[in-house]
Amino acid sequence: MQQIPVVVLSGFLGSGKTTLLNHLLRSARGTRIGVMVNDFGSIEIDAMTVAGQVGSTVSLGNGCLCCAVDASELDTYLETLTRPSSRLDVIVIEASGLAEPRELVRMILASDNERVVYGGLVQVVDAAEFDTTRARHPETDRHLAIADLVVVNKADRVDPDELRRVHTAVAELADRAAVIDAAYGRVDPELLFDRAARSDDDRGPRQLTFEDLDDLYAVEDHHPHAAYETVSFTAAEPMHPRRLLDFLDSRPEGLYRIKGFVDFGDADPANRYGVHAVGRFLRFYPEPWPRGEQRLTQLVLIGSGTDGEALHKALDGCRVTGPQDAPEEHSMWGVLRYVPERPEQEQPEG
Ligand SMILES: Nc1nc2c(ncn2[C@@H]2O[C@H](COP(=O)(O)OP(=O)(O)OP(=O)(O)O)[C@@H](O)[C@H]2O)c(=O)[nH]1
Repeated sequence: MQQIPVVVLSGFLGSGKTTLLNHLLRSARGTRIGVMVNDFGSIEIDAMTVAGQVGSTVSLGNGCLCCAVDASELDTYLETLTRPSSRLDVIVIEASGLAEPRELVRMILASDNERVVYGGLVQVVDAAEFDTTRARHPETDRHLAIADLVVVNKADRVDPDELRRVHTAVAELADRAAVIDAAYGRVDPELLFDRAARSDDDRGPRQLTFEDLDDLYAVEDHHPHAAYETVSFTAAEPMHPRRLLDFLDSRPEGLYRIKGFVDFGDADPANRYGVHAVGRFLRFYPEPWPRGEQRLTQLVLIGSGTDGEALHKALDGCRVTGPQDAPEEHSMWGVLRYVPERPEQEQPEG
């Protein structure tokens, strides 16, 4: 069964959550995003051409769905949004400025909906108001401590030294979460979720879109994109579960995002393992190998300040080199620790 990651977006009033969400919607590029917000008012629906409205759900022209919810309705809306007919790739829930993100996260983790999988907590921080917010809302520290990705927003409002100071303070509070600076919420959507590969993405010349504009601006104002490094890794040999886990457990700071599929060979010949890591959040999703699919490990790593060559080398070292290197018994245990506890996932469908 295709599961849909549900990402929680939280942050104090005015920190820039809606701005970030609008940026994600604009740069979706074929990824169908479902968003849940507390009110539609601030979503730039006009810019997208509303394709239809049913009750409190708005279907956006770019394939995204948007609905306004309060927490008591969460399950109902998740049910609607995760219907196969919605064909969504990811759902982002914007927590209202005062909501406890922990509650929302707990509700998603506790959801009975089998199509839902928790995709991590993104916390938006206003760089210019950080100290004030902390003084007024001591719970800020707690929110940061459970975040998987922290966006230090409004980088344009502070000078570089101050930005560095806030970044460092946030990183300390955020434990192992990835911390990135941004202006106007312009973060790479890939940090939050996988972009769907759609065949109709690149069909020859087309009109300039908002996405293109975003790209143009990206070059001009050096938005955080530019500093990212992407490493692609492919291996025909199976990966050694323990060595791969060692690598993942000690992954360098700055490696924000890992995604792809892993072949563990004889350690689990039936399944391939989808990997999804955002910041310190790591999950494996076993699923039966599609019939006829070539058994490869294919990973994409996105980071900043990382050493691409070293990452490649480390992953190379995780390959099983021959029969003498066969994984020991129980070596999958480490991997299974990161598989969500859903018994139905452990059995192939049907
Ligand atoms: N200078 C500057 N302003 C920003 C940035 N990001 C957002 N803003 C502005 O900050 C204000 C609040 O942004 P929103 O995106 O509405 O913040 P929010 O967190 O959704 O706010 P609530 O819905 O009230 O919780 C708006 O006027 C934005 O235009 C930024 O990076 N720099």
